Amino acid sequence: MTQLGLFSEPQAGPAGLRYTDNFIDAAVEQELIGRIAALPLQRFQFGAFEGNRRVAWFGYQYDYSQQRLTEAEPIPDWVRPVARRAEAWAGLADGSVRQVLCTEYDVGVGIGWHRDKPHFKEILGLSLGSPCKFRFRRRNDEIWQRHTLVALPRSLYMMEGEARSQWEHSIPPVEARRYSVTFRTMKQA
Ligand SMILES: O=C(O)CCC(=O)C(=O)O
Ligand SMILES: [Fe+2]
Repeated sequence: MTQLGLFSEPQAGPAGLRYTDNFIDAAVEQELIGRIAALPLQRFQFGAFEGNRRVAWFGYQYDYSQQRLTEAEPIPDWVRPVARRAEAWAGLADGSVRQVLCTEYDVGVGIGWHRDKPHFKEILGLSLGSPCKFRFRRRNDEIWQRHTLVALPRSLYMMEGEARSQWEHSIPPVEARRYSVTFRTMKQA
């Protein structure tokens, strides 16, 4: 491939990625941040490794040592209204969100390249506190296709289809503390 060909690749984002700004207002954002900060957050554990982000799981938890889903505390009442609103925005049935992950990224913390576990189906994410670069990549023959979504605080994204199954995503270290609430549906009932 010529250099020109390389640089003229279309920069279209992943199919199946949706995004909206101002999904919640600033008052709801502050309330959610307060609730998450008050949780007994734990450093993310994957196998022998610990990530620097701190998390709390509800509904289901993926156990990296057992490599399977285990039941977690039920989804708290304060998350339910926003989970219902996210389902409605996504065109999903009420109650389809079965797992909620609350995450805190302190300054300098991010998340490496990954795809979410195959047990889950649609992934929705609410951003709180500060913006992040939500990066996507996919290897297409010899070249990496890349896309960056700037996820603003109070925004919601959804990954389904190729964005979910083919593209990996990551977040480089954040410049100010960020929180997120990730809503996941299940592949099987
Ligand atoms: O913080 C986010 O918005 C996404 C985090 C993420 O990709 C994950 O927990 O799988
Ligand atoms: Fe993810």
